[in-house]
Amino acid sequence: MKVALEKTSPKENTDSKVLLELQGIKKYFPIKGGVLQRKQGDVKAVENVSLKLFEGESLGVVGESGCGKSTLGRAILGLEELTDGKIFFQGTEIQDLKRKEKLRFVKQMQMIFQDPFASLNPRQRIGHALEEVFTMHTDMSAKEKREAVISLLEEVGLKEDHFYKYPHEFSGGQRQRIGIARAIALNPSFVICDEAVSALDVSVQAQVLKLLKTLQEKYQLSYLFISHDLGVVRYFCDRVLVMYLGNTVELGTVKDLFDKPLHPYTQALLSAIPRPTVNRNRSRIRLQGDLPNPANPPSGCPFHTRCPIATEKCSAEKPEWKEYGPNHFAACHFAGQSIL
Ligand SMILES: Nc1ncnc2c1ncn2[C@@H]1O[C@H](COP(=O)(O)OP(=O)(O)OP(=O)(O)O)[C@@H](O)[C@H]1O
Repeated sequence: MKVALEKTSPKENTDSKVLLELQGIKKYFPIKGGVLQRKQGDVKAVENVSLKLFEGESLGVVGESGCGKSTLGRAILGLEELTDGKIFFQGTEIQDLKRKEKLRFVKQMQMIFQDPFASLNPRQRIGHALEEVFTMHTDMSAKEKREAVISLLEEVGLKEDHFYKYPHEFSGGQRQRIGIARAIALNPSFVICDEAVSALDVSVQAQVLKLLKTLQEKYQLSYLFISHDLGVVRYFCDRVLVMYLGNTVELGTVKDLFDKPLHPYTQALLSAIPRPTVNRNRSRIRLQGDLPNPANPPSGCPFHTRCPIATEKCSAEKPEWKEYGPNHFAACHFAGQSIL
């Protein structure tokens, strides 16, 4: 990342307002098999996630592919039915609300995907595609909708002319700007960015991240920033949540997590960042084996089968989620012990 983004100071639990709170979120996908398609088990994609997201903050969510990041994001937005747990948005428990009441909250929660064009009609002009958001959720006149779309395009660094273009006429960075325009159209307060810049070149990534930051400051947006790229998360986010096999294993400010990682899994992830500035004194730690099957997770600590410092205690007892420093949480019997 060449462009250093201006960082806001990490949000403190004490003086910031909670926008979103997750309590014990679980999402299991049933595994069916046999002639009768009977349930044979569950893929435990998200296992007991509890956290608070504050107004105006960016919370990064990191972990290997398959550790439950996207499922967590989809569950928050109601795109996946929860197996267990509660979601509070602006203090209201939202998952059991009736459709009409829920819509009020759903409009405030949006998502930006890695490929914003996957859901667009290649034969529809971009301006008309964006107008549909207003058609669905407002009673604006045709003129008002057109004006709103043009101002949205300008807000994300595009021009009025882009209204008439088709999806294939846009570059990767411009496409993501349109994805962002669509996400902010209804003035949300919370946006999930799911690998939103992963497919972009580094310089374009930096421009899109800068746009996201500008919009955040202007509209007090909160982001849940799902990414496999810890380097980007370090530049963009205030806090980071590390997930492993559906479990939260560490949560802390960017500074604490990168300078003093508590969990062996976090230490291993950090050691794999191929950037000299991040990895000053770290040698690369190779995790043994693949991610275990989330349908049959290990007993005790889910990471013990790949952890270089695991003992018998780790296979026998699930570690508690504990606060080890101000706003720095981890679930490890040997939190803070170096694996280097
Ligand atoms: N609809 C589904 N049905 C069954 N299993 C699913 C479904 N969606 C996700 N999973 C499983 O849940 C687990 C978590 O997947 P998820 O996509 O949330 O992980 P991820 O961390 O976002 O991975 P990636 O970075 O590759 O997107 C994986 O084992 C995945 O195969």
